[in-house]
Amino acid sequence: MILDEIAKSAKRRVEAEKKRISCREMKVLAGKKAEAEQEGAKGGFDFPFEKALRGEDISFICEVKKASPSKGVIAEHFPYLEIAKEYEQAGAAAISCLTEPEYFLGQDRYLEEIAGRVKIPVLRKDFTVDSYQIYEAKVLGADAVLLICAILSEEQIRESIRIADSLGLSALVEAHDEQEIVKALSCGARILGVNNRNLKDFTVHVENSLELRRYVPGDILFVAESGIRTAEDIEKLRQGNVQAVLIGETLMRCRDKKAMLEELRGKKGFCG
Ligand SMILES: O=C(O)c1ccccc1NCC(=O)[C@H](O)[C@H](O)COP(=O)(O)O
Repeated sequence: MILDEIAKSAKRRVEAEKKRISCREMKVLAGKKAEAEQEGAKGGFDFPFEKALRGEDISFICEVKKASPSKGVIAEHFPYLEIAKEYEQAGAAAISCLTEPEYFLGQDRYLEEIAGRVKIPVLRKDFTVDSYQIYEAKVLGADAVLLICAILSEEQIRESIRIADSLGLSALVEAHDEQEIVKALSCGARILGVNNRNLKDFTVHVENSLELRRYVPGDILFVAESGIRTAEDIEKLRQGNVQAVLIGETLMRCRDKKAMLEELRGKKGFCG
């Protein structure tokens, strides 16, 4: 399956990165950044990503993504900083930034620059296969990391959440079915994402989130991911008690992202 290929590639990438900056060094850098933040916040972490998703209405996590395995290149022209600023100005709760280079043509520097430029929290959208990437996410300026149940053991998810917590990072734990939801919850996930994309054949069904919503308790933040295109999709998810949506392609293909977001929210808009 494509996910296994991407995970293998992520492992190779991490091993190469460790030769550039050792694991010990990365931990120290992340620890220093977390300490400075804790001091600023007078003791505890704020967990801005989680906070941002607890809005009154459904929250939007807007994705900055150049390409994907299912769609190839989505945005030839890719002014990632402008896109992130536009999302922020349009009222996005958070930004998801792809850093995976081989299949999504992402870059760590996209995340680093975006996090330095916007005030809303930023999710590092990558394929976490090693705790090194969590420390690295902190150093790059992320507020959250992605943990995919299909490529991690329970032990790895638990340990990853523990590390993220210790750094003031939130963890979006992604599941595709009921079994993975049980796994995520038993590991202590506080934010659960259901991906609507079937990674065997790349089909997307927004209903997947709605069908699986009942397996997730109300105090856990529920995020519907992938394939969300219309205001009707959003309304269904809103009625289904989904707290947040993660949207990539629909926004990336739209010239006027602000208008598209208004349209999706159910306000008037026009996608140019
Ligand atoms: O998008 C893919 O082709 C893909 C393939 C394999 C693993 C993950 C994949 N997508 C990552 C995502 O989860 C999406 O970027 C995200 O949910 C946004 O989806 P969309 O709104 O459909 O662009």
